[in-house]
Amino acid sequence: MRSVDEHLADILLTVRSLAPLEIELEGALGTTLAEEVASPVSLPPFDNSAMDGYAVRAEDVAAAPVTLPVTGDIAAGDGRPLVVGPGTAMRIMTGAPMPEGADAVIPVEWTDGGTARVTIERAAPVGNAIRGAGEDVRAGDVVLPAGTLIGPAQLGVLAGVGRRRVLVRPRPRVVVISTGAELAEPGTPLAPGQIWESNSYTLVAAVREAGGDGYRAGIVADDAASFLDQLDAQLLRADAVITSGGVSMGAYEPVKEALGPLGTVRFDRVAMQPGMPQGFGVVGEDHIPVFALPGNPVSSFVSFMLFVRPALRKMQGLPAGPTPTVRAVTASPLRSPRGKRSYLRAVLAADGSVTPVTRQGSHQLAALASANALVVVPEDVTEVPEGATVEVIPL
Ligand SMILES: Nc1nc2c(c(=O)[nH]1)N[C@H]1C(S)=C(S)[C@@H](COP(=O)(O)OP(=O)(O)OC[C@H]3O[C@@H](n4cnc5c(N)ncnc54)[C@H](O)[C@@H]3O)O[C@H]1N2
Ligand code: MOO
Repeated sequence: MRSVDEHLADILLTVRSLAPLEIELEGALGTTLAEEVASPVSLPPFDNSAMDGYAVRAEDVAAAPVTLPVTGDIAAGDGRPLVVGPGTAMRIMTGAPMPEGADAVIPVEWTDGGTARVTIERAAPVGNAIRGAGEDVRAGDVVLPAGTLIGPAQLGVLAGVGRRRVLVRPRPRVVVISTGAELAEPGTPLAPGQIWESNSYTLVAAVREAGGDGYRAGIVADDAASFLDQLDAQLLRADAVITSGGVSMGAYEPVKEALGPLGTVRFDRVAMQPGMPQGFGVVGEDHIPVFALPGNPVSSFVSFMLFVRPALRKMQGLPAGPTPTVRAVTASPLRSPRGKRSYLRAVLAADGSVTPVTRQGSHQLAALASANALVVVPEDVTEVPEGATVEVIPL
């Protein structure tokens, strides 16, 4: 049997980062920057007021209370070249450019709010409530390095430095194909021997959480030819394909039967529980990665977390390695088979304790849904006492 680490290493060696692409800012959320972005101008580009109030010369209000004539208003966006002369004030709004001569802003709350004349109750130091040009960014500064994952704040700064388009690695498009003659679409009646298909919903959602765009390609019955037809049709729109089911030792294993002979997808037994039968390789002219995951619902999800998630990160140009773990302390004893790395479904509490859920079967989807973590038990450990420190993958 292969180890989990060997299988992941092989996947990460095979999978490549997606080619960079220039896109509109609107579509950039969740993509990874493929260029370094510098600001063409300083931000703020000019000295401006941080408050609604009065632009003054600080020396004129040093002996507050004082009353000064108000020579005009400056709104945000006012581009006129304005000057505050000695012994005068101008009303100014937040974001408006500072007029020449003024070196402080008095917030309106410190005044009587006058429009022709204003009485100022408090003195203020030079620079009061002024946001200096370049305080945030100086012209030419890099605001985002290549490799940054673009979230809401990063989108904001791209717009803030005037970008309309950016060079990114796109979100990977991942097609999910479920195989099994027993599978019925949820929302349709179950015939005898059938179950409702669930893996594709879990996997598409997991793809999205991992930063990709997942598509359900529906159900393929247990027949290698229709599986290959469906795969061919889907390759056009896929950066990666995930299949579930059809990879173990049964008489009807369409994924293994269809992909095995290609020679580019290998099927292995990986020393883990759940998720032992695994297939991985590339298909088609473009060498699209295919993850052939086991059909048991818990097995396919755990396999996703361990193998597909790191691969999607690599495709996005993000640092990729084993799925991160945190430490926790067991609230009850655990058991694990010798020679396999176990991923026990568990509840991780805020106090750092972790309790396995009672049902650990790889078909027990409801038990998985009641868990929020996987406790990792190493290959050589068969029993873990209560109170032991363990590694946990938060879900
Ligand atoms: N003789 C052996 N039998 C099995 C072995 C083995 O080593 N020798 N391995 C077992 C393990 S471990 C796993 S895991 C499963 C993997 O089987 P397959 O990947 O071939 O999956 P299927 O047989 O198609 O399905 C397994 C199970 O999961 C249900 N299933 C499948 N797809 C879905 C879906 N999309 N939504 C919901 N449920 C699904 C399916 O009905 C089966 O109950 O093989 C063991 N057998
Ligand atoms: O290895 Mo299987 O995934 O236990 O059910």
